[in-house]
Amino acid sequence: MIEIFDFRKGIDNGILQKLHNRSKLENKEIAKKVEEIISNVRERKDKALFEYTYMFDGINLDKSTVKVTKEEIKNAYKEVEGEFLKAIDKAIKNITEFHEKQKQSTWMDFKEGIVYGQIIRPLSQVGIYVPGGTAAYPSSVLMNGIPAKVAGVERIVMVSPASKKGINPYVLVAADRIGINEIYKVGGAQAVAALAFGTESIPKVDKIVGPGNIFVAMAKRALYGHVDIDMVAGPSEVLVIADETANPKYVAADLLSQAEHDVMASSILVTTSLEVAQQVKIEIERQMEYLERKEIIEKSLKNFGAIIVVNDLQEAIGIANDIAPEHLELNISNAFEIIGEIKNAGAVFVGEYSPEPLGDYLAGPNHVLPTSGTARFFSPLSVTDFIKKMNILYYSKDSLREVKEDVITLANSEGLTAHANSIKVRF
Ligand SMILES: NC(=O)c1ccc[n+]([C@@H]2O[C@H](COP(=O)([O-])OP(=O)(O)OC[C@H]3O[C@@H](n4cnc5c(N)ncnc54)[C@H](O)[C@@H]3O)[C@@H](O)[C@H]2O)c1
Ligand SMILES: N[C@H](CO)Cc1c[nH]c[nH+]1
Ligand SMILES: [Zn+2]
Repeated sequence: MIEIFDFRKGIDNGILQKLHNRSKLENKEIAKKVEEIISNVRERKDKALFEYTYMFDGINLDKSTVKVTKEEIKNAYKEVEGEFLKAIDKAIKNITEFHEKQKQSTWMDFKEGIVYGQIIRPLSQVGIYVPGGTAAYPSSVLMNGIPAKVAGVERIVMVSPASKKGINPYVLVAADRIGINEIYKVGGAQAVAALAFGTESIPKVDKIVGPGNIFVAMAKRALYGHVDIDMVAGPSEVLVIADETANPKYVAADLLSQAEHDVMASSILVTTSLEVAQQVKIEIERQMEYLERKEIIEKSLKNFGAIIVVNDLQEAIGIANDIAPEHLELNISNAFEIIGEIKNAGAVFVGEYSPEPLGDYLAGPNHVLPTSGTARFFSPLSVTDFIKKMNILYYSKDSLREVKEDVITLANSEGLTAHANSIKVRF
């Protein structure tokens, strides 16, 4: 069960260390396994991919069944409710609106005899990972797929683990709603490796994006360089900062919402109020009893959950910036006043009516966010992940003449006389 650590009596480095160690993704056993999976898929392609799929997901695939068919998508519609379609269409609208704002335009500047600028191009083919091990994530289809569509990516290759019944129907319908129709029934490190190297049935892509469990996150990190990746988006995290005005019922519910994702998820409360800390603990124990994924929650809270009591808000902000959580909730009376001090978080949720799950599904901002302390340098998934820029340059003869001596001087300073010569020969 989740424990209370009273830092007012002295900082407990043990718990901070434990939270940091989880962050470093340094589980050697898993790293070894992931490496083995990657090299096997690289060498033996489909054969290894299908063997691992059988081993981890319990399904027998071959070249003729690995890809989702039009018929399977049609059948998926029969299994989802009208309510789901309504909700998902609303989410699509909000997420699209949010991501349209991120579009970047080609720009050119014209001076006398000179043109320069940057041309924006979408990536040609990307792989999107939609998790599906212990839960189905139609919302992650939207969060991965919509920014790619907005950017104009030509070929979106989606992978997601399936069960014997195929890929979850909500996931298939979500994909169809946003026009993704190349879908493969594979998941885990083996699917990521297949996208990075290509197999007989899975196309090689230029970039792999999307969230997943520790196997997926570590595979993406290991394959960076063979292929581009968006970020390390592993097991979910939430850190709530709460003061004495926070409602313990809400805080507990939000901590539980992320703990249910994975036994490796992390839910942390940092509060200036011992009473709130104690009430939240009681609420967690009470609410947990009614939740379907109680077993996962228990493990996650025991392994990587913590309630930390601090002297003041400054200390709380310091801990949050140090942990750099995927999600940061500010359940405090003056949240907007301290926002300038928040440096590291994937996404910040302000006030008690902006709970994290609102962002998971419907509000519009992307829920594919950096985890494991990487919010120190990674950003949320966005349209920018799906574009690249090309510089463009034009000089007239007169403009080149004007700067020729400077270019020659700089080339000579590097001892690169062929570079200098490329200018000289023109005059
Ligand atoms: N950071 C984000 O933006 C974000 C968003 C959504 C979900 N998530 C996270 O995505 C994850 C989803 O996890 P999931 O497990 O439900 O689905 P998943 O698709 O990420 O992983 C399932 C796959 O993991 C592999 N696997 C499982 N056990 C294995 C083992 N012992 N050895 C080798 N491979 C193994 C299997 O191949 C399986 O297909 C959760 O951790 C959740 O917190 C993160
Ligand atoms: N909280 C997850 C990101 O860590 C995203 C998600 C999808 N569905 C529910 N939650
Ligand atoms: Zn969530």
